[in-house]
Amino acid sequence: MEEGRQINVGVLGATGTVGQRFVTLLSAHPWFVIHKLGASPRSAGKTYKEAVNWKQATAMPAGVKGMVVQECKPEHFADCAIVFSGLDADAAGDIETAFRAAELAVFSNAKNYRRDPNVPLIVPFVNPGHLAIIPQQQALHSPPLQKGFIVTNANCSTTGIVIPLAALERAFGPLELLLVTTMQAISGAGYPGVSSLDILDNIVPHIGGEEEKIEWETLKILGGLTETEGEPGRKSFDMHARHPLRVSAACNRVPVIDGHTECVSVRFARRPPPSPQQVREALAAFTPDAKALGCPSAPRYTITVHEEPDRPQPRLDRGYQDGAGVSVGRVRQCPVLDIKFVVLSNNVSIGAATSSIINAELAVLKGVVPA
Ligand SMILES: NC(=O)C1=CN([C@@H]2O[C@H](COP(=O)(O)OP(=O)(O)OC[C@H]3O[C@@H](n4cnc5c(N)ncnc54)[C@H](OP(=O)(O)O)[C@@H]3O)[C@@H](O)[C@H]2O)C=CC1
Ligand SMILES: N[C@@H](CC(=O)OP(=O)(O)O)C(=O)O
Repeated sequence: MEEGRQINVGVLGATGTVGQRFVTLLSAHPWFVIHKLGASPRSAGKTYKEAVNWKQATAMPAGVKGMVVQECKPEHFADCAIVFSGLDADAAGDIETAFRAAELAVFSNAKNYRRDPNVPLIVPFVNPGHLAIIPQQQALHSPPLQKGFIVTNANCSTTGIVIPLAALERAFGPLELLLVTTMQAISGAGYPGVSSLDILDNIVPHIGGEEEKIEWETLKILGGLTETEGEPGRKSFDMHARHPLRVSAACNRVPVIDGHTECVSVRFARRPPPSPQQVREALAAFTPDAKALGCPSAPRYTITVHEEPDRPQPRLDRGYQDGAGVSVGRVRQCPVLDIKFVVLSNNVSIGAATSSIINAELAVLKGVVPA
């Protein structure tokens, strides 16, 4: 990336919970410049300040207040090199397809294309190598695309756990079994989300579709790309080579505003398994490619390991490094599997907007998006 170079970007769903986080982060980004904002026809034509119900703890960036919100149509975003999507899943499918077909690079938070075998599902600290499937996605499009593609990031609870899981696999080899119980923040359901009468003084032991997403996405992310026989002169990949890990997830909505807490137990394939101290050291030492390559939004510490017996806690730890890393604590022996621990991740930051932004930074640094 050339020194001082600026890249025009758009944000779809800019008025939503994730969209506002995008706007906040991108307004201070060293490379990306917010050029266009999009939302539903209800918001289109208004200034951003008029359209948005601003719910961030920091002030609305001055540069976006007067920007006119566009309908999410590719022609309004033609001069953006990258488009970030925080669209509601009901709208994201058709809109993101249209943007890709119009040769735009789309980095999406929505679930719609995560299972598409030609769309990479990327957690930036875990599997940036899956960007290699993009030429195949473009070639399979009719007509073939030169610049347009979709990259998705994962479900927020999945993102929180796959980061420490990847660190453990890198240090100790494959995992065999995973049990995870989540305590998910209200903001995960968008705004206004869960009604106060449902969530105050309460826990809701069901989040529609969430357990299936964690159980499925974890395998695609931790699984490898297999190079297959393709047309001469072009690499082909098979993304069906999913990880053999067996996963069971149990998801709960709890009265916390931001920050998903997850209790994780794992069994390693290799015997004997690592000790809790070896696990702590491996987690703290984990250095992903995004850091080594110099992604500006990668946090200094990818995984912060707490020694205190009562951490991590959402209220205390979700803001550390602007929510760009994950916190792990209570690493201990599991009498049923091998090791258990607690993970806290900020669902709107590394669980959503921050991941998309680092994915786009990786794509720029790897030359997938021209700088
Ligand atoms: N919240 C979280 O922690 C996470 C969310 N996600 C995913 O990110 C996406 C956004 O979530 P979130 O921000 O919580 O949702 P919100 O409901 O807060 O925001 C949805 C956004 O989509 C826009 N929108 C709705 N309908 C249309 C339409 N027909 N055409 C164009 N734009 C439309 C809204 O615009 P308007 O204001 O005009 O209605 C708004 O900007 C979802 O797909 C969600 O599943 C992923 C990970 C974590
Ligand atoms: N379902 C998550 C947030 C979310 O929107 O997830 P997904 O992008 O996988 O639909 C939560 O409620 O906390």
